[in-house]
Order: sequence, then structure tokens, then C-alpha cells
Amino acid sequence: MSSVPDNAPHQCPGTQSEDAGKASACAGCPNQNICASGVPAGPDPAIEVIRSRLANVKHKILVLSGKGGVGKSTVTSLLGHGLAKLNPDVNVGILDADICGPSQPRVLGVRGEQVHNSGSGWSPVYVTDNLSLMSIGFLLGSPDDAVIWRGPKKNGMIKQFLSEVDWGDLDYLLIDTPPGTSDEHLSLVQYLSAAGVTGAVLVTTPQEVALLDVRKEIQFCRKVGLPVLGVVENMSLFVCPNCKSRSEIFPATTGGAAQMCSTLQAPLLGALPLDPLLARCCDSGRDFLQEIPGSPAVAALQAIVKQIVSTCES
Ligand SMILES: Nc1ncnc2c1ncn2[C@@H]1O[C@H](COP(=O)(O)OP(=O)(O)OP(=O)(O)O)[C@@H](O)[C@H]1O
Repeated sequence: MSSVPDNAPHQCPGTQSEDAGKASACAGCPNQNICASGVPAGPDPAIEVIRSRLANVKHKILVLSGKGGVGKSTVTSLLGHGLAKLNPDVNVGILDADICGPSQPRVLGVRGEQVHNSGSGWSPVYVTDNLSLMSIGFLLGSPDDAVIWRGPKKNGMIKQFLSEVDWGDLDYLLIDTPPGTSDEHLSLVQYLSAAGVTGAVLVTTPQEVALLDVRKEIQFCRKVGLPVLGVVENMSLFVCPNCKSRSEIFPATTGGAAQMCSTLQAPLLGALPLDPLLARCCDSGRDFLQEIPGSPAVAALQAIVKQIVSTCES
């Protein structure tokens, strides 16, 4: 097999050559950085390690959002609690793969906990008996420490999380990702594809500015062969806790997620209302489903969980 990529310059020394990435012909070649990095060509051996590590994880679900701040981490934590509450025998894990902005330890109320490394790998932190979490937040000296890493280092961390966390037997692993479609998403898809990824849940708000990016996210999923389990429209409506009147804080000027899902033929999983008590619970790491069971957001969430379970089990 030729070691000269199709898009390489005429004088390419070959990706296996000692001069790969360093020869004068390499200047300006799109593959120069990869060749110069010395990363071995061919399948990454970590893929097999990840496949075997995640062999006992039944459903691996990525939670994606086009835009930042639309509630992806909140929805991930709610789904985690919602799935874990279905049945004490359902085991759920959350992997916080938002390397630069890990918020799950705070939202799930386990900030300051330690992860332990043993012969069998890193043990995740248990939020409840059947809900566990792994996050880079546990590895930082202080919650205010900034992670300022370039792509390859972030990808290395993701690889390590996927290959070294000892989740045990899980029914659902929810992976909270950074916003957008960056290097980290490609790495996750690449590493998980051998282990069998169930699909993606996409989170958006009803505004066109957020929908615009979630459309790109749907295209990304289709390009990389990641099934779209569905879209959650977050902060759809605000129901006043006093007078119960409903208002659209983020107006759906273009028909919101429902219209977008029908145009792009993607399933709409449901709409979560904006509830200030939910924000308060997340900020203080309390379990919203347990604390405010009567909130319309809890009923909406339970319906979304039901749909995800039925899609996964079908
Ligand atoms: N339905 C909701 N009702 C009230 N507040 C909400 C709701 N969803 C999210 N929030 C609040 O909005 C803020 C942003 O949410 P979150 O951190 O989950 O967004 P994100 O999309 O994960 O952000 P990032 O892009 O930084 O990862 C948080 O303060 C959260 O508590």
C-alpha cells in the first residue's frame, strides 16, 4: 500500500519515511503536522483498549450542543438522574468530556471528591448508588484552575478517560461534550465507533441563533455516521411559579426545535421549560428531580427519558 496520501505534494517522501513532515517538499502539505508528530500510521492501538474497556457499557450516548450555554450539562445531569431513578438496577455513568469547562462535579454535588487509581483503572465518583461520574474537574488542584490545552492534549485526555475508567457494568454512559463540533468530538466518535456508540442527544434553545448551530450538529452526526437519538429543546417556556402564566423568554421566531426537527427529519425528544429552581438546584449541586418533583420540568424530563430508553431498547 502506498504511504503517499492523495493530497500530498509530488515530492512527498512517504508517511513512513524518516523525513516525513521534515523534507522541503513537506512545506505547505496539509499532512505535515501529523507526519512531523511521529504518530504511528495505521489504526490507533488505543481503539482496541477502549473497545474492551467499554464492552460492559450497553449504551453510549453523546450529549451535544451547537452553542454554548444552552443547557447541555444541565440536561446531561438531569438525564443521568432520570435514567438512574427508573430502577435501582439500572447503572448510569456520566463522562464529563468538556475538558476546558467541566461543570458536572458542581451540578451533581460532588465537587472536591477524589478519584482513585487502582490496578483496574480510575474509579469514578459515585453520586448515588447507581450514578457515577468521571470528570477532569476531579483532577484539578482547584475548581478555579484553568485548563489551557491545545487539541492533541485534550484528545489525549479523552482517550485516557475512555480507556482507563473502570465503570463496571453500565446500562447507560452519557458523555457531556464541549459545545460545537471540534477536535474532541471527532476523537470521541473515532474512539467510540469501535466500541459501538448508540447515538447523540442534541440540546438547543428555541432561538434561531441556537438552532442554526444545532443544524450543523445534525449534519456533523450524519457525516460521521452517529445516529441522532433526538433533540431536546431547553428553556422553551417560562411558567411563572406564582401566577402560572406562560412566557417565551427565548422566542421561537423560526418555529423552534419542532420546526427544525420536522424539516431535517430528526426526532424531537421534548421541550424542557425554564425553571429558576432548576438553575438554583444545579448551582448548589442538589438533585432537582428529588427536590422539586412537582415542577413541569420534571414531567417533561421524565417523558424525554422514556423516549430515550425506548429508542435505545428498540
Ligand atoms: N431549563 C432550565 N431552566 C433554568 N435554568 C437552566 C435550564 N437549563 C439550563 N439552565 C441554566 O443555564 C446555565 C447554563 O447551563 P449549562 O451550564 O448546562 O449550559 P451548557 O450548554 O452546558 O454550557 P457550556 O457551553 O458552558 O458547556 C446554568 O446556569 C444552568 O443552571
